[in-house]
Amino acid sequence: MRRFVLAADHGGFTLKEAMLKALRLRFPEMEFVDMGCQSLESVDYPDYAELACKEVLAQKAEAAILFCGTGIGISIAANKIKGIRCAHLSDTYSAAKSKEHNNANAISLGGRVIGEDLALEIISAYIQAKFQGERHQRRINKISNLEKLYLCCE
Ligand SMILES: O=C(CO)[C@H](O)[C@H](O)[C@H](O)COP(=O)(O)O
Repeated sequence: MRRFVLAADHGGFTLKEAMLKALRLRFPEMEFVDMGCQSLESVDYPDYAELACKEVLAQKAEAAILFCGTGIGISIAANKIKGIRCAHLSDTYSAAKSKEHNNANAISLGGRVIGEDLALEIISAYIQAKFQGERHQRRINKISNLEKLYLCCE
């Protein structure tokens, strides 16, 4: 079964809740797991980026679907985690390409920016797209090299 994890800070909480419901209805054959947060109380988006992305790195989930106020902060945080390629999305074309070309294993959306209907279409476009490999794999290999050169510590 395909399994996705959803996580948000307070700025993305309402959209995350709506997407959990809508995705479970639209894709009953897939699993959507809620990694928090659980209220509108102020929290810090890097904590939720880490929680969700760890599931992806451990291969317990295919991808992380992340939300904060703009989608930017949680995307920046996710992209600091070695092995995560997070696409900050606001349209369906880019959503499909983020999988087809970049093989993104995380996506982020802005809960204070995007309405529920568009968010559902963006996430659906991402979920339904397939990585195209070939020249795109070569470029992803180069991203991995950049991680080794610049993201890795010591
Ligand atoms: O990090 C962000 C911006 O890139 C997110 O939108 C956060 O949700 C936002 O910064 C939280 O702001 P708040 O004033 O603490 O609600």
